[in-house]
Amino acid sequence: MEPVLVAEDVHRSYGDTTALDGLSLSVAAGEVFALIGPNGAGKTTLVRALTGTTTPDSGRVSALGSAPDDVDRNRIALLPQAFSPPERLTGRELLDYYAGLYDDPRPVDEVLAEVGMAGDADSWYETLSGGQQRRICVGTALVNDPDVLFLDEPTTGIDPAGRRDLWALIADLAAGGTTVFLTTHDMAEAEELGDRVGLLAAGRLVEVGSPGALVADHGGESRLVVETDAGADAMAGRDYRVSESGRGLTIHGIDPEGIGGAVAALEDAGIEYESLTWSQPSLEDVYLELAGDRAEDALGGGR
Ligand SMILES: Nc1ncnc2c1ncn2[C@@H]1O[C@H](COP(=O)(O)OP(=O)(O)OP(=O)(O)O)[C@@H](O)[C@H]1O
Repeated sequence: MEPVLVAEDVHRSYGDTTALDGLSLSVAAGEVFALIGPNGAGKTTLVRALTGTTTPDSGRVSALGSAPDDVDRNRIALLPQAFSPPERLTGRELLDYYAGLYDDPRPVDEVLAEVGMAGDADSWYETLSGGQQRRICVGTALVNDPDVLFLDEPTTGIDPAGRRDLWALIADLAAGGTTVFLTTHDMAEAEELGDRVGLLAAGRLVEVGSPGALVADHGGESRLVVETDAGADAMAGRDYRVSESGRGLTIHGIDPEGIGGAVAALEDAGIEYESLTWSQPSLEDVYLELAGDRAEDALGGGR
């Protein structure tokens, strides 16, 4: 069976700017595919190509077995990155409008409740906070109960509790068989939701895999971060790899069972510290490792 989403050797340029540079991927039915990558990597361009709002210069794209602009609109939904509905509509009116575009829409009240907006459904869009507006926008992508859902940075501006609610909602949709294609700068979001994560840089997929596999292959080692004024030379002659970092020292390659020994070594060396933080590698480490300086710029700029 053909995957739900397919891109084969897709190229797309805007003038001299190459947005997609020979990109290939496929997404299976019911999968959550999370696309990450620096600003300008080509993520939105790929979403646009897969939803038929831009046409590749070359290569092939398909969605649900058809050219993207031939797909029945009842079966597909897109939450764009930038979405500016009329401000003098209420959330309910906006969702009612969207519901009217489809043959068999879901009850609007149900969708409003799902995105946590039942209580503010009758406020004008312009009076809602940025995060509330984003929730309403997410709701517009749910009214047709799509088979394929594109979410371009869905949780930008949404508070941490709301973000977790939306994650649970997206996970539920996927568990019910919806295929989700998500772009995000939030590594925790990609790690939490993605069955597979694809890292896009300069229009090319640098790596694709499950979050766990990507972290195992590229995330580096567990480490102990020591908040201290001491320099790395204070640990000289001991059997630890130590580097200086912003907060003090980082001791590399420390597994959980090695924490006690490392702490004993710090104390034996007479190092005074404010705090100790042990951390495992995460998708953010993978991102920084694989996307390099461009990724660091993007993460720094996005915070
Ligand atoms: N309509 C357009 N006209 C000209 N250039 C464009 C257009 N759309 C995208 N680009 C360029 O194509 C490249 C890829 O842009 P795209 O929006 O796909 O990146 P992105 O990965 O979604 O970025 P971000 O994380 O900032 O949203 C960028 O260099 C961008 O400036």
